[in-house]
Amino acid sequence: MSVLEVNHVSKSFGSNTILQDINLAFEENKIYGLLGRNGAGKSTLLNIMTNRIFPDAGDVKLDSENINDNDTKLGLMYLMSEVNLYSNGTTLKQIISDTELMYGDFDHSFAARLIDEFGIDINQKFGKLSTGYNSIFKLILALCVPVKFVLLDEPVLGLDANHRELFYSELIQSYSDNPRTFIISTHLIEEVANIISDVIVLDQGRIMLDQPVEDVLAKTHSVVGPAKDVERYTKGLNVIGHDTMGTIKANYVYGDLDDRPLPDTVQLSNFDLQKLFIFLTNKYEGSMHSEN
Ligand SMILES: Nc1ncnc2c1ncn2[C@@H]1O[C@H](COP(=O)(O)OP(=O)(O)OP(=O)(O)O)[C@@H](O)[C@H]1O
Repeated sequence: MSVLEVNHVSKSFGSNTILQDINLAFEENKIYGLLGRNGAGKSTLLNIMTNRIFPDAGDVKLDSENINDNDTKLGLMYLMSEVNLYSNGTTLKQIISDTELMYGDFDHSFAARLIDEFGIDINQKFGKLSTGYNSIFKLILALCVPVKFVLLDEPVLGLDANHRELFYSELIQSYSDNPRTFIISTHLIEEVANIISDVIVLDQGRIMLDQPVEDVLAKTHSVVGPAKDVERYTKGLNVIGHDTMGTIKANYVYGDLDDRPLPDTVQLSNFDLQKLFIFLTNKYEGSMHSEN
């Protein structure tokens, strides 16, 4: 089983420490969501993982081999990002041929379907693409190259709602036809919440969360009822956020509940990944702690 490992990676730009001793293991055939607030270091991490920039410390290994200048291993990974690697005057058709030369075995029939569905003219020049179509074209490349690890940095940047839906459904189809690992860095948490199997949250240079989504959601509890009862019930629990509606209060707890009795007046349910992310990365009342 292939594993892409990030071992003790640190990176600073000048005096700004962006990544501090990051350790991660990406397993085969999973879909990871890489989340973090603006400037958290997501792109920096993805660039380090694909040898586009170098860490100050630590290394990245694929199947126990360092990926640094290792063409065989790097050929098993593809990073789609905002950065344009192609010259503006090159036609899309030419870029597809060049990509095939580099990676081999490009999935032309899938590409043809995507090109048709998204309505792209591959005889046009790369530099003429709109922001959305620039992303769409790079996504088509990313979905059709024969790699084990597909890293998507803000994949739906500039895509309209219809195209985002189409992309997500093609991603799921492609994953089920040809399982491989996807690492998706995005701010559109609600849109990927049902697609990703695992969630990683990067915050202030460190990994705040790295777990299967199912396990994470099982630890989210919204406790709603009369403020006094809610306060009493959640005393000592890891309350990461709250809402108040008149005399009714909702306390949001992250972590396991103990067997304390639930008052009849209080209702328990789970809350979603986006809410969890907002609370965790907002540093609610300074009392937050993550549970890895
Ligand atoms: N080449 C560079 N030189 C100096 N600073 C950089 C460089 N690249 C990134 N940074 C800084 O590192 C920090 C992390 O940037 P990065 O792009 O990795 O974050 P991100 O999580 O992808 O952010 P966003 O969600 O806003 O795209 C930012 O403060 C950014 O300004």
